[in-house]
Amino acid sequence: MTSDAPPSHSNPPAELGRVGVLLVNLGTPEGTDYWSMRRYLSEFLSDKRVIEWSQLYWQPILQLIVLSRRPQKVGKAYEEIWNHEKNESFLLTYTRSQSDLLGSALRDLPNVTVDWAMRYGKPSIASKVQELKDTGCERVLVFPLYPQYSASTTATVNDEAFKALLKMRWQPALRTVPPYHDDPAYIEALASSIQAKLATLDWEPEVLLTSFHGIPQSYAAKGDPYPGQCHITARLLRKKLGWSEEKLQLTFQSRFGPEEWLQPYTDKTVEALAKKGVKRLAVINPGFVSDCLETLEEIAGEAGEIFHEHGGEKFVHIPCLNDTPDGMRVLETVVRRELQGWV
Ligand SMILES: C=CC1=C(C)c2cc3[nH]c(cc4nc(cc5[nH]c(cc1n2)c(C)c5CCC(=O)O)C(CCC(=O)O)=C4C)c(C)c3C=C
Ligand SMILES: [Fe+2]
Ligand SMILES: [Fe+2]
Repeated sequence: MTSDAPPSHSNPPAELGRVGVLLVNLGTPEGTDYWSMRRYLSEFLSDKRVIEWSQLYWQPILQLIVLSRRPQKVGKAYEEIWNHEKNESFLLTYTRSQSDLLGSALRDLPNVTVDWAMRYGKPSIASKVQELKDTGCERVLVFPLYPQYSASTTATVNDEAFKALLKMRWQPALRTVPPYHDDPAYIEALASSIQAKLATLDWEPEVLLTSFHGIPQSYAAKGDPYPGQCHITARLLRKKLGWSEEKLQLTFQSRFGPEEWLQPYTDKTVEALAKKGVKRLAVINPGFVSDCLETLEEIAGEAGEIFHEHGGEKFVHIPCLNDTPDGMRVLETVVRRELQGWV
């Protein structure tokens, strides 16, 4: 049954009064071939929250230039980090697992249903909001899986969720999860994942880079709070670990296009540190809830190569919190807090 079904009072969902929790991550291509990559990148890079240029100017460049080559290049990179066992990206594998594990963790709240969606690609936010409504959820908590708020990530997820309501006669109530960049549970989980990883090594890093995805500087200048929230996360983590500013440094990665992005850049910093004589380096990506192309290929792969090419000796990438018990504790803490008054 859908919301377009005739008079709802004579045809109600099986069970009303339920609460939905919808985890939403960035997205994923369906495969690593040219057309799957092109479809995914075209949807992603047509989002006006991501590329803020005039569409009249941007669409011809995107469709005729960017999407003629980038799908092959990025497809090859995805191929290297693809979850071949499940024939899907790890971002998808982890997001589904987080949803399943959160559902189990919230067993004491029997009227809560946990599900997941992607902002780009499938399953879409609209299809999941509709599905939750159809199974009796009168309230839905939308959780954009980004600890730090940016218009290019959090806001576009929220836009899409509210857009899904536009076509519904009987809308569920919608709440969105705010950023949790300074939540003690998040900072503790990051610190303990660092300590656990370092305990497996027979060496100690001289420097730990906290590498966040960047945004163009112009977005920050227009008021995006993202860089400030990244700095708060790094500062709290430094405090929690008792490390100096020299030992725990903040950088920004994943530049795209010709503009200036937030600095310092991760790749340039890795190179400069190696050239300065730093021999042992660790990198963590606190802004990514799950490992993905940007962490596995750009950091674990490329940044490690840059470090070694310029004289570095030991390099380690500390995995994202993913679906680990530490990571799940963070998601559960945030969700229980944001569900208050609803359960
Ligand atoms: C102007 C372009 C981009 C902005 C702004 C941007 C912000 C942003 N992105 C993430 C998280 C992720 N981005 C990922 C991939 C990715 N990002 C961009 C561009 C912008 N991102 C592109 C073009 C791509 C695709 C890869 C490529 O073509 O280089 C991913 C990985 C997705 C995956 O499937 O693995 C994530 C996650 C954040 C957090 C952010 C702003 C704060
Ligand atoms: Fe991105
Ligand atoms: Fe990248």
